[in-house]
Amino acid sequence: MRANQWLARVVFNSSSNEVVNNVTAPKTAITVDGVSKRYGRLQALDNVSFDIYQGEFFGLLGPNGAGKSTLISALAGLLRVDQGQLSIMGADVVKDYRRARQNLGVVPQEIVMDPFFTVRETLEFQSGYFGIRNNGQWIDELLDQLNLADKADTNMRKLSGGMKRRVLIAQALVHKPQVLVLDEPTAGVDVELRQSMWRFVRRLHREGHTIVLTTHYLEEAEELCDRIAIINQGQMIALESKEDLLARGLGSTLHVRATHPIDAIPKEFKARITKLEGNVLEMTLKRDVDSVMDILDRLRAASMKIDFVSVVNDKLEDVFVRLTGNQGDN
Ligand SMILES: Nc1ncnc2c1ncn2[C@@H]1O[C@H](COP(=O)(O)OP(=O)(O)OP(=O)(O)O)[C@@H](O)[C@H]1O
Repeated sequence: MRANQWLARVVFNSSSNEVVNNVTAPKTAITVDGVSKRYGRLQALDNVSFDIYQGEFFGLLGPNGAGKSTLISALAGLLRVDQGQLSIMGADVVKDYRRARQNLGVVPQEIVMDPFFTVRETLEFQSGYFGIRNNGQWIDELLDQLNLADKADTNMRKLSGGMKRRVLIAQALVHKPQVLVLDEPTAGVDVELRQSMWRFVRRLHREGHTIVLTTHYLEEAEELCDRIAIINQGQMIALESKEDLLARGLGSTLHVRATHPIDAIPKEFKARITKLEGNVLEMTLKRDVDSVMDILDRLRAASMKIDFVSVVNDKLEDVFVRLTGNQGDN
């Protein structure tokens, strides 16, 4: 069930013929409350707080070094934070570590595996870590869903990078956790593998799993996530639905090509020109404010002969760059 489906249910009370508004609070899958972490003098996380709700597909975004992996390591109980609490499905990651870990599957960024184990042995070993035995049927299903069935008896060292990533996903799911955290799962994965990986993750989401995704492929986050948090230099700078975040963009970009090199621009447009090269001009359009026709009329009135026009709406990447001030290396 999606988070927004939890928010309000209208119940008809037949005895009084009244419609009762029964507001149900969404159930949290992950709670991050006032979390701070320093590495020496570097403040990697600075008083970060947010909730992720059960059934959400949540995007955790931020430039390199923002603090995402630090937060994920803290959730997985791999590092202690200096301040604050984290819980998974109501279980504190320190005080109730076993229950918290039982509910969490993490697909790590780095591929660290024993090269001498086969794929199946790797998954059996991981199951043992959670005290699970005789789960061959589930392992077979995972291998099948992740197109690894024919590699079950292959040594890990013989797999390609993309295949190893699939094993990491299977590994994260051997104990059937409610919450799945994917830290850069598609880095270095080819298009075909990436698509089938997303088909499987989407299925897990449909079946009710909570999915948390960190990715540098912002178009993936834009396509998959319901809600998105952006961390920058250890601080949360945005936390909202994808739609609200996209609406935070300035709007769109107007591209104009003139028949001759452009020299005269109406004064009122100068501040929002993002590109002016030869006979090409680009400027930002303010959402719900600007009229393209009006702008074109004014450019023509300034003697510009317009040859070609296009308008491109802001993407998540544009909003991300504006919010983080990060050019390219996100
Ligand atoms: N063990 C460590 N010791 C010292 N500094 C660290 C350590 N781990 C991370 N850092 C620093 O903490 C900051 C946050 O790192 P973190 O790996 O959490 O960022 P990230 O958002 O996951 O980045 P990326 O997108 O590059 O994976 C970075 O400046 C990083 O160099």
